[in-house]
Amino acid sequence: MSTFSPNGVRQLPPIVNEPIRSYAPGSPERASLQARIKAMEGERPDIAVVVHGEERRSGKAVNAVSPHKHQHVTATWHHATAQDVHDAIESGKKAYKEWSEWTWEERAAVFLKAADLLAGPWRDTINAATMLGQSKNVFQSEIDAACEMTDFFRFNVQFARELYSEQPISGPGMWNQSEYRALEGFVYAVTPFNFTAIGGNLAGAPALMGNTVLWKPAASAMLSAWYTLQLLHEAGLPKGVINFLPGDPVMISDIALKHRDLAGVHFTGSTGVFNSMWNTIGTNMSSYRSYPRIVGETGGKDFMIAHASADVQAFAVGVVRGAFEYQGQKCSACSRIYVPKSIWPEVKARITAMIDEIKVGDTNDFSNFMGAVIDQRAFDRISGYLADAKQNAKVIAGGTADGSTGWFVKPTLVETTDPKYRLMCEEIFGPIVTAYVYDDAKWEETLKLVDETSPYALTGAVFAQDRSALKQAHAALRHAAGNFYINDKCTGAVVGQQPFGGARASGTNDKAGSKLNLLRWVSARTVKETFVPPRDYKYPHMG
Ligand SMILES: NC(=O)c1ccc[n+]([C@@H]2O[C@H](COP(=O)([O-])OP(=O)(O)OC[C@H]3O[C@@H](n4cnc5c(N)ncnc54)[C@H](O)[C@@H]3O)[C@@H](O)[C@H]2O)c1
Ligand SMILES: N[C@@H](CCC=O)C(=O)O
Repeated sequence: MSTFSPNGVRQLPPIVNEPIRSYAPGSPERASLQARIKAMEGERPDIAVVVHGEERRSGKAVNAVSPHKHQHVTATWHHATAQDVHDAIESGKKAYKEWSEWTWEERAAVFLKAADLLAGPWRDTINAATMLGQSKNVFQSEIDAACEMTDFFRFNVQFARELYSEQPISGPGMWNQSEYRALEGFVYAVTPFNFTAIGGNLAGAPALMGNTVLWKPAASAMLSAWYTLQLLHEAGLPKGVINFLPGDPVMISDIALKHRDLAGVHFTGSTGVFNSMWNTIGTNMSSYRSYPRIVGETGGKDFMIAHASADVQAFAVGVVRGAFEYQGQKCSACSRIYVPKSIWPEVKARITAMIDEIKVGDTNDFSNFMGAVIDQRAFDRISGYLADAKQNAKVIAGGTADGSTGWFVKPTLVETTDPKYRLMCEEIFGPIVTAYVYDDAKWEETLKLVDETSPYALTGAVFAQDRSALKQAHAALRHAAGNFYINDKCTGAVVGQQPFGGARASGTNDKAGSKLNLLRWVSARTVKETFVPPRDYKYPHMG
């Protein structure tokens, strides 16, 4: 039961975006992080399944490695058993009784504390885990693991407060109230490898709203997920609120998705996996206690289009950052570009010059712009696209890959004359961007092409100085992207500033880091109290 007085609506401490540290040569934060990376390189945590606070090690263990140095083992982790999954569901049920009845301020305090721990004493650890385990360079790790996760924890508290304060009007003689209850049952959070912050948010957001969560982390982000869980426990998250289930996604999902108490799915990952989860839920529809809330943010084939009036240098820089940062492994990564003939030679020359300069390598070397792609499977898939481009299109720059010490792929620019070429349509999730050059006079036709080329609708950008061209793009691409950028790259959404998510095959567009997302994790109860109830059944018209 509540330990705080339920009286009064509390003000929150100021909620602002966590400032990004520079890690410039000579800075204290750089020295501190480098020391932590060095120490963690010598550690090898034995990552457990965690059920009701109890660490369980099945013995079926797998090594996690550094993508940029794949001989280097960063951790071992144990597979959950079917019994662990069943026990986790029971544990969640037990924890729910108290947790869902804590006041929102009590739950909020856990996440605000987690945010302050992450921004402070835990920052180096979570950054080092993300750099070593997911091959992010220091800046990419800082904006994700440190800042974005801190922002999710803080801003979600602010959004929850706004949501709880939304109340209906009351007529004379009555009081109407909305009570935002946690869902009945558990939420199943399945998280991707590419953003440490998404792991924390997919498990954390439903928990903040009073739910209990089964968290199935991605195999290739196990190290950062493990430390995120430790951080939340240090912040005071009670046992069983988030149970941690590394392991076989098919086995775990089979149990979780078919369970009567499945109250929701919070997923981020590929479209195919999300579709298969939705199908499983659909075929089990009659067995659930309530209709499960299904939230999934999925793939993208993100575009950048330049108008003839575009600032060429700004566009070229936007493409290079948008396409190659974190090795193109952002769902928002720029993957297809549309450039008018008149400026293509200049755009091509500038992008090529930047590609030639980009350093790819170990993330311990802070001068590298790119690390390695996540694993052998990704390396093979991306290499397949490179081979296809060499045969069926023109590789302008980059085009090579070397998996001998780390899974390194050079940033690559491809040019095609076929706007429906597969590299213009399919999500690659690697550092390849394909250009289609259009006739300057065909601006409107090209906007239509952008809209119709891929099944996804996640992010997109238009570059133009001409206002009417921007206006046309804004209208023609209304449904082509859930996050639309004007004269900016198509990546880098910030919590509280650009709520994130797309529609069509890119997901349910419930906007991570916004009130819309939190709304999915509550079930509202309306309570009407009548102060002086009628004592006669007849109405005045009856005479
Ligand atoms: N829209 C967004 O906000 C967003 C953000 C990040 C990543 N993504 C997308 O995520 C993908 C890359 O991440 P990924 O490689 O980790 O994706 P993925 O789909 O391979 O894996 C995501 C999660 O699903 C689990 N999984 C895999 N197979 C499963 C199955 N059959 N049943 C249930 N769970 C299963 C994985 O273990 C992992 O935890 C890309 O498609 C990217 O666009 C989207
Ligand atoms: N929110 C991130 C992308 C997350 C998906 O991978 C961005 O806007 O770049």
